[in-house]
Amino acid sequence: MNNTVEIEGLSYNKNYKHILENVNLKIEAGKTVGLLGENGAGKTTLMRLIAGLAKGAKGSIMVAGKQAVADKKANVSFSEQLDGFSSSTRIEKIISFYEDVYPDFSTERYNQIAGFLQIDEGQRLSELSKGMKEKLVIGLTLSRDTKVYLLDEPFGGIDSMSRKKIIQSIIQWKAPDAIILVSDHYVSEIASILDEVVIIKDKTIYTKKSTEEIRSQYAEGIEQYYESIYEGNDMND
Ligand SMILES: Nc1ncnc2c1ncn2[C@@H]1O[C@H](COP(=O)(O)OP(=O)(O)OP(=O)(O)O)[C@@H](O)[C@H]1O
Repeated sequence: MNNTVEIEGLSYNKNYKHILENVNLKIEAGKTVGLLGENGAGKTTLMRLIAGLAKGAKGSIMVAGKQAVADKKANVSFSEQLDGFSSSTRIEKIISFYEDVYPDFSTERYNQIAGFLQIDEGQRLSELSKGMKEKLVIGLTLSRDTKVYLLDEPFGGIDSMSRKKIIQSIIQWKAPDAIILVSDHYVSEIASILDEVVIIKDKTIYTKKSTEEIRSQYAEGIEQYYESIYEGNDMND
C-alpha cells in the first residue's frame, strides 16, 4: 500500500501538557480525509507536526517515505494564516514571496484559483474581510505542487454559497495522488468530498473510517457518526 503519511507512536507535550498520545495514522496517496474533533482536541497540533512546524515529538512521522523536517516542508503545503506579513502588505507581494520561497508554487494555478475565488491582487491584507483572507489562504496553499495539503479550518468565515462552491472544486486543484487533510467544524458540508474520516478524541486518533463504511452504518451520515463518537454511543469500535 502506498502511504503518503505514516505516523507511528507519536506523542507530543507542550509546556508540560500532554497534547497527543500514541497517535498512529496512515493515509494513502490520493485520499481526501476529514480530521474531526472538538475544540482543543489537537487537530492543529497534529497538522503542525505533519508539516514539520512543531518540534520535540516522540515517535515517527513519515511524509512521502521521509522523516527529515526539510522533506516535510518540501512535501507538505499547510494553510498558514499569513500572520508573518504586516497588514499593509499587498496580495501581489505575498504571491511573489510564495514564488521565491516555494520552488513548487505555480503562479498559473494561483491565478486560476484566485479568478475562481475573485481575489483581487491589488488589495492590502488589512482591506480583506475574514472570509476573503481565508480564500487567499486556500488559494496560496493549493497553488503549491506537493504530496500533502493540510487545510486547518479553512472555511470558518466564508459565506455558505462560496463555501459550497469551493468545497466542490477543491479536489480538482490537487494532483490525483496528493492527499488533502482538512479539519472543519461544518462536518456535513465537507462530507461529500471526503474519502475517509479521522476523529481525534482523548488525545489520540480515536478512529479512522472510510466515508462509504460510515454511510452504510449511519443513515444520516458523517455528522451522526461523529456525534455518536463524542456522545459515547457509537455502534462499533
Ligand atoms: N503553547 C501551548 N501551550 C500549552 N498548551 C497548548 C499550546 N498550544 C496549544 N495547546 C493545547 O493543545 C491542545 C490542542 O490544541 P489544538 O489547537 O491543536 O486543538 P484543535 O483541535 O485544533 O482545536 P480547535 O478546533 O479549537 O482549533 C489544546 O488543549 C490547547 O490548549
